[in-house]
Amino acid sequence: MTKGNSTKITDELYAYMLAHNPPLDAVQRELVETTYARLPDHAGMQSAEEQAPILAFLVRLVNARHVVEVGTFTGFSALAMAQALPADGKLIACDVSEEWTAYGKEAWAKAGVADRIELRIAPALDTLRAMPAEPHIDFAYLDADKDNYIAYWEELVPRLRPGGLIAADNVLFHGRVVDPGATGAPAAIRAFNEHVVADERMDSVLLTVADGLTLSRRR
Ligand SMILES: C[S@@+](CC[C@H](N)C(=O)[O-])C[C@H]1O[C@@H](n2cnc3c(N)ncnc32)[C@H](O)[C@@H]1O
Repeated sequence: MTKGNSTKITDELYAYMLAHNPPLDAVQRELVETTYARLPDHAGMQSAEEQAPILAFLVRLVNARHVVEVGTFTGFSALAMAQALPADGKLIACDVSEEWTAYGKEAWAKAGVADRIELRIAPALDTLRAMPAEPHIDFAYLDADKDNYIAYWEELVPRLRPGGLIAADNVLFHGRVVDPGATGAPAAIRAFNEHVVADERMDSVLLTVADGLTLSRRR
């Protein structure tokens, strides 16, 4: 199959792209470095560097005041989104790990955005189901356990206001999404991607950003 005009991203082009995006600020950079230094076995879960300015851009694009993050880890993506919110904006950050999110709490305080972030330590499905049922969410970032992506989607979509966005990470799952014999997380992502394209409540595009990022807008 032809790739048309798509450009293969070499290491040099990747560095060029980063150099032509807004740079990470000092708190973001320190959080990335601390995560890699203190949690080397888990740091690969952190959203890619280029996703921070993309998430911030999207939060501003939709004038978000109510943001939900499903999967916070050490708080890098939450930090970028919270910094893009207005002072009275709120980000509800869902995770199950007190240990990992403690790094985030420290960084959020340093960046002066701790008052915009409400951390909910509980299975994210419980947190989402406890939220008001009416459409009120402007932007949601989906980046937790892949087996539950469809369940998270089904809780988020009815709560999104018209024009609100969901960004879903890892939709290429390190390239394993094209393996029809895949099991586990890549199989869950395959099912999620099918679910998304069939959902007539949303307009969706799958972008080859980082590990694959789907953007979906509520009709
Ligand atoms: C890929 S990491 C999130 C990375 C984060 N967005 C960032 O940019 O640093 C996935 C996170 O999902 C959390 N997680 C896994 N299962 C969960 C569940 N059932 N409910 C809430 N969080 C969960 C994990 O603890 C982990 O911190």
